[in-house]
Amino acid sequence: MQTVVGGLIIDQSTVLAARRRAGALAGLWEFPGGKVEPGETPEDALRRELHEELALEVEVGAELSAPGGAWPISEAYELRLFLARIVTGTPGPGPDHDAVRWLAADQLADVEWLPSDTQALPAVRRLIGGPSRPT
Ligand SMILES: Nc1nc2c([nH]c(=O)n2[C@H]2C[C@H](O)[C@@H](COP(=O)(O)OP(=O)(O)OP(=O)(O)O)O2)c(=O)[nH]1
Repeated sequence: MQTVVGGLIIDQSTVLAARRRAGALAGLWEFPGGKVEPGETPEDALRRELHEELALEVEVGAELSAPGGAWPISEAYELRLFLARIVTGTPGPGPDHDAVRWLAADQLADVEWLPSDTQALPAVRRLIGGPSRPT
């Protein structure tokens, strides 16, 4: 099973989504990242991918785990999502993405996500929407 890692980059209760520029999945939205290469930790891979794709320097934080550990993509791939805090850079279109958007909890359904990512959206919504508190 190969791991794909995606970054949850959160700013003011919004999360960054990026639209794939090319290939079979062009036009669909994802959490930017990519495949973990041999010898890398998922955290290493996420730092590398976010630098290559979005020219960001990030600090990788906690994982948003799926109920079974990782979010399934296919028989060969699984998705792991980690919080990432921008240290340097401003996300924008780049080699792999033709658009980026900051989405609030109630805007997550406004874009068409990669199928695997839709499984994670309720957890992401809870993360950025915050817990409901008694007033
Ligand atoms: N980056 C990313 N890929 C995802 C997500 N959800 C999801 O199903 N995938 C799939 C799409 C691709 O089939 C695979 C990751 O491929 P990729 O093209 O981003 O990986 P990469 O940057 O390492 O690309 P490459 O060098 O293999 O071309 O995982 C997601 O949220 N982010």
